[in-house]
Amino acid sequence: MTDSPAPAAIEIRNLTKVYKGGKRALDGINLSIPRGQIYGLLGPNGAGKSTTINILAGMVNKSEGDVSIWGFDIDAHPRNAKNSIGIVPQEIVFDPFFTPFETLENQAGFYGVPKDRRRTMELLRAVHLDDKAHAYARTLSGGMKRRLLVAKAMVHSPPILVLDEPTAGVDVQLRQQLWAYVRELNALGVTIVLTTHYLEEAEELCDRIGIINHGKVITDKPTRELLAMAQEKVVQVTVDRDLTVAPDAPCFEKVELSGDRTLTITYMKDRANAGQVLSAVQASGLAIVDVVTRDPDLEDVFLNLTAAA
Ligand SMILES: Nc1ncnc2c1ncn2[C@@H]1O[C@H](COP(=O)(O)OP(=O)(O)OP(=O)(O)O)[C@@H](O)[C@H]1O
Repeated sequence: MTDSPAPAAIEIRNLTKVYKGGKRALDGINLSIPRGQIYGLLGPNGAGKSTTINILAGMVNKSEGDVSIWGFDIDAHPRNAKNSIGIVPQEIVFDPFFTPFETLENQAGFYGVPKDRRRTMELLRAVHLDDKAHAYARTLSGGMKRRLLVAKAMVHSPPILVLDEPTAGVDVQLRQQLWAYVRELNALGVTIVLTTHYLEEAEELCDRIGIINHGKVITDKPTRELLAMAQEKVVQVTVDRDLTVAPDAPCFEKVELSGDRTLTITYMKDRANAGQVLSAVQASGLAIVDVVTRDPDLEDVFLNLTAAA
């Protein structure tokens, strides 16, 4: 007997959103976000990321399409769908007169979590706010407020946590702390979806990445595959003598003199390899003293894909 596979954490089919006034923010989005992963949703400003997340959060009504959260259709089973997801919004919104402890207790009440199943102090400890449990929220720093938002999204122990640009404007140290906590949650089995403008962050953290541009999905792939899509490779070659002009060769896409003795050569990896590039340098009569290569990163992929779309 074979079990049917568990449904995706989030399944989005032909999702369309036209705002009042006619702006088509989403134009037929299809995405299947697997359970247990850290999934990155990327895209330039105005691409439609927040609209997608706000539809998942039940804060924006879709115009067309189907969305299921943890197997629950958001139209047919809105309550189960809502209970399966925790959302950390982009904007920091709190009642400034409640303490972090009260903020989490109120939220747990809102979700109907019985008193004996609440994890208020455990959550505050997890986001390093236990010593601020009874301070007014308005006395917390920006970073502390953001951590409180993460705890608030987790009060009902949802299997999916969505973070909308959680590290925008957050300093490097706090970003590291937040990601450490996100990784911990993921290790405990929570599916994480995040939007970010920091490609490095997505590259380091995410198992899979979807890129949206102009309301359409332009790619949705494992991070590894996405990185392999970058075609441009760059090699920096130091030679044995000063140069005034850079040599050229058919396998070079671009060549620049980036120092008296250093050449920065770009080649397309589907048309040439590093060996050919180095042979071409030697064939121009130069001896190679040092070679540094740089792997393409997500920035390259992102720029190539969004430029082509
Ligand atoms: N309430 C609204 N009414 C009309 N248009 C809207 C509304 N909200 C967003 N839009 C428009 O829809 C498009 C998508 O916006 P959205 O906020 O989803 O993009 P985003 O990818 O999240 O961008 P950012 O990275 O800047 O947050 C944009 O053109 C935006 O101006």
